[in-house]
Amino acid sequence: MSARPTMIFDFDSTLVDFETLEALADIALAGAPDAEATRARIAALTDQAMGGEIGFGEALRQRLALLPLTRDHVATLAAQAPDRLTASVRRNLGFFQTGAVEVVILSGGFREVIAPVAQALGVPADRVLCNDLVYDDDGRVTGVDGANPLSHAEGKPRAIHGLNLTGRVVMVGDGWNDAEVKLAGAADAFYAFTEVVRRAPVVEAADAEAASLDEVLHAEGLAGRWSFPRSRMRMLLLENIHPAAVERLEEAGYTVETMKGALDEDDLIEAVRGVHVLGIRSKTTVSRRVLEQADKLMAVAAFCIGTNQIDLDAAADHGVAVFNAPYSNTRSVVELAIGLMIVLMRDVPDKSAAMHLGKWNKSATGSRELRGKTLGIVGYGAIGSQLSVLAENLGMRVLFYDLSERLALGNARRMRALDALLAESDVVTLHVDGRAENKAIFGAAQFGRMKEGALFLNLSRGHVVDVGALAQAMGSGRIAGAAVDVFPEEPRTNADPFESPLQGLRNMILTPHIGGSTEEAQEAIAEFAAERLLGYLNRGDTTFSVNLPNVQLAEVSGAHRLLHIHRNQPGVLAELNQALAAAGLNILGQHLKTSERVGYVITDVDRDYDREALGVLKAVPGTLKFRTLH
Ligand SMILES: NC(=O)c1ccc[n+]([C@@H]2O[C@H](COP(=O)([O-])OP(=O)(O)OC[C@H]3O[C@@H](n4cnc5c(N)ncnc54)[C@H](O)[C@@H]3O)[C@@H](O)[C@H]2O)c1
Ligand SMILES: O=C(O)CC[C@@H](O)C(=O)O
Repeated sequence: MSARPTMIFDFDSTLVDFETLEALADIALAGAPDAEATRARIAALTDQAMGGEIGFGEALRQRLALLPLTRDHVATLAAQAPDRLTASVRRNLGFFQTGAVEVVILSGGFREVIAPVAQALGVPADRVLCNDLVYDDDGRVTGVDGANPLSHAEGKPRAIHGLNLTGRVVMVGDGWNDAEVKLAGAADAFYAFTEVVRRAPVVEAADAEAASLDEVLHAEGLAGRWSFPRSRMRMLLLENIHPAAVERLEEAGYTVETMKGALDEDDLIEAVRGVHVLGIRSKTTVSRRVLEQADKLMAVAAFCIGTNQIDLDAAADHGVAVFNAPYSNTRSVVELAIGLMIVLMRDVPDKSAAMHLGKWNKSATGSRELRGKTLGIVGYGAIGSQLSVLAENLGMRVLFYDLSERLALGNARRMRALDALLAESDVVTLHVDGRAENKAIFGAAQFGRMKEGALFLNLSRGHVVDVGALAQAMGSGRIAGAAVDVFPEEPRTNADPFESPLQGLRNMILTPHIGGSTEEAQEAIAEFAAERLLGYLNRGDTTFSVNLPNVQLAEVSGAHRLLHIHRNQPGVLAELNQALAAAGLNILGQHLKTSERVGYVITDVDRDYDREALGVLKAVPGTLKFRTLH
């Protein structure tokens, strides 16, 4: 057996993302009244043939008979074909073009369509085995050359036998006629290629399923685009994350599963087993217990701002990077806060409720403008400070209180004490982060210090407010109106019930944690968080990670990148470099960044080294995670 196998690839739905006869039908039948029905009949015949229900030769003849095909139609598809390479083939052009491995294209399709693709991939013409169309004098297709074994049942194994190949022969394809190659003994291994279409009988007959070419190359020990096939990296996105994220991550080659709701701890532990990346929003608690049992987890993305639901220290202790989208829904929260203030000031919730009960109460009593009122913002971060600007533009006077030093925007006035802010504000709005120390920072005492008849808003985190105390303050009339978007206990899914002491109170607006739930924000979050994940997985870049040292890195090129996350303890870098030197690795570049808990070392090395040596690096004491990229 030679060291490198001969790789035989099917064409339709393997090297390219289309089925030739269906694509030709689209071209030839464009505008025809029966186009849809004919196309469906052709697709059904393709499926029957590829699933092994009818012979390939028979299906080919029946499909050709359904189509008024001409030379021009075939030429049109031939011109499009090189642009229709399957995504993983496009990624691995180098594999084909270097010519290091013998490649054969074996297809029941047509030479005119396959030839330009073979040329683009650098596969010689004598290594393209396929059918030849026969035309009449007017350029109409009349059939295929019947002398060619590929126009008949079991044509593929016969065509391969004709090549007299020696050494290991590997067949890659999506159809039953590809599986037949191995079953007939013409190949040593068969990979069912499922990137474009997955046919269960073909997968069952295969030695292995390959969701991308990367997987085939990895399994065969051949140099592919990536150190590890991305399609084998599982991503689990919970809580109805916007489809733009799924699209972006799948387009980059990863396998993505989604779920609508959140999971409780035990279910999450179960679900996260074997998962490399977890995506959540605010309702999934990622505890130390979850992280301890997440055997493959590399990264968690919070597709929102808050990360209080994740045990960030535990994640760092396991070398798991955590990302969020700190600014993508800021504006949405600010706009909702402004809207809520206006409707509360105008007594709209009660007036609207009365109208639903048939009561017409046209009155200005208790209805006020925002203009000239004082807004007290508690927590002057991204949301608080943007709200400050918009509120001033509406003519409000802005005070703020923050634990940290913050730049006062416009004419906003910083208050050194929360109580002073409470005493002066007509509206108090909370925008603090969800750190554990903020639990119940707003209770009876704080409501008692607010102005009589003031309004109160919480769009930050539910645990920050003692809702019982708020209900009492509303009941006593001290607080004239309130809007609450976040709650200490929130339902995991839309199907679960909601209960709160705030229900049924007058001039109380309750919203189901939708401050950041706008289409614009969700799409922006999806794109931002997906990019952070891809930067980390593909380059090792930790920019914007909320628990690992931030290192911004370019794409690795001409080198292999070794990524090592370790406990921040003395001597790890020295040991790592000793191990690298002992293994004879030539270092091209190295970065180290540490935080209180962990260190992150990125080492780019010459590609030429003994892969076995990498095992030593994993054994360096203090190692939390180690991986390579190329
Ligand atoms: N309702 C929603 O849908 C929604 C959407 C987005 C964000 N949020 C929440 O809104 C809050 C604010 O988000 P952000 O992006 O502005 O966060 P941020 O981190 O930019 O700002 C938070 C600010 O609060 C300050 N702070 C923390 N604790 C404080 C305290 N006890 N007293 C005074 N100041 C304190 C911090 O110093 C910081 O300046 C977060 O809790 C976030 O999770 C809710
Ligand atoms: O969309 C969510 O679940 C959370 C929104 C918000 O609270 C955030 O932290 O960004």
